[in-house]
Amino acid sequence: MTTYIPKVYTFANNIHDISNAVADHIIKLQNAFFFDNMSPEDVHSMSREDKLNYIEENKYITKRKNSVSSVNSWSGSSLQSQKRNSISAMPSSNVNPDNSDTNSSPTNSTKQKLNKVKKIFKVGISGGSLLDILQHGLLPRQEDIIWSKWEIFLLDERLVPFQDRESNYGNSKRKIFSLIDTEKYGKPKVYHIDESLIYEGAQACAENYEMCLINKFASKETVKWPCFDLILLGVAPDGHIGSLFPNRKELREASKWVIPITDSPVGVKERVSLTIPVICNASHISFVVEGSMKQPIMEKIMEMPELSLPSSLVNEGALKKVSWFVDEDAIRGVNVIKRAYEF
Ligand SMILES: O=C1O[C@H](COP(=O)(O)O)[C@@H](O)[C@H](O)[C@H]1O
Repeated sequence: MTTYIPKVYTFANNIHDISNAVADHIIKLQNAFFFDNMSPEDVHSMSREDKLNYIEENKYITKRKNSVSSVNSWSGSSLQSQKRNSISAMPSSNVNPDNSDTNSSPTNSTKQKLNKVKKIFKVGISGGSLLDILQHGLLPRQEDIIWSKWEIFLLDERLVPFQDRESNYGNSKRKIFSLIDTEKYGKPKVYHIDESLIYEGAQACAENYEMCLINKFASKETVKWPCFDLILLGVAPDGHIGSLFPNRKELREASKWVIPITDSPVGVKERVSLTIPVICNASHISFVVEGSMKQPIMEKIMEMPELSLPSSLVNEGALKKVSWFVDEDAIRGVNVIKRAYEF
């Protein structure tokens, strides 16, 4: 059994119920992020314009300069500190100025410099069936979504042109981002691998995408791991998440944020993926799993954590930060406490 009783929300076998709940969950987290000292009822009663004004007036988080992110439930190795050093050594020209402004006035007590960092809701998404859930759930709820304050990062990618049906970014664009009414609801920034690098191989794509993440997350501080506000994940029938496959050395990666995969056991061979410690360091991690094909793997994840499947490593490594949204077919006969989702 898992060491912690996971939060497992279960749904009837139809895409609408689970999609609506996933969308509601995401919007609640968005609201808690931007309107942290307001009640959900107060947020609900605000017009879209009032919400945008409020966010504009409260658009900075103040962080201590050169502080190391302390939120990390992943027990890493000394390689992590080597990584930190390499990031902190980056020239400031590599820092995206769009996402951070410096306030160099010291506090009276500490004389430490403070950074003013723009409040942006940072979300990681995988590809696959999750994209259909997000399409069904999020597009009808756009009145409640402040897209212009979101940054969305593809969690993994297959090295194919974006127009290919195997491309996670291509599919996310076709199914979600190209369908947003941007005039009315604004536009999220979506980050993905650089398509022009795919013929140079997975290593080049991974290094380039990692730099993109460092620029967006490390800002002018030194951070051990990026801290996503939310990561949304599907789980494949073999238990892989993102492009992290069971029983592979990539699961032990304890330094890099993004890794290349050159010999994927299924589908497109060359891929890139965010790593397990990056996923575990997110503030919230939500898995979305549907269909009877996924029932055997759900049984293994919930009842046999010792198999150390990629999904189990996150479920066990991030504990209270994890939620599961699962339909009846996928969870049938699995020994878990099932919860009803409250809207
Ligand atoms: O290969 C991949 O598969 C997983 C799971 O996909 P699903 O369709 O079974 O939910 C997906 O999350 C990942 O992004 C993708 O590259």
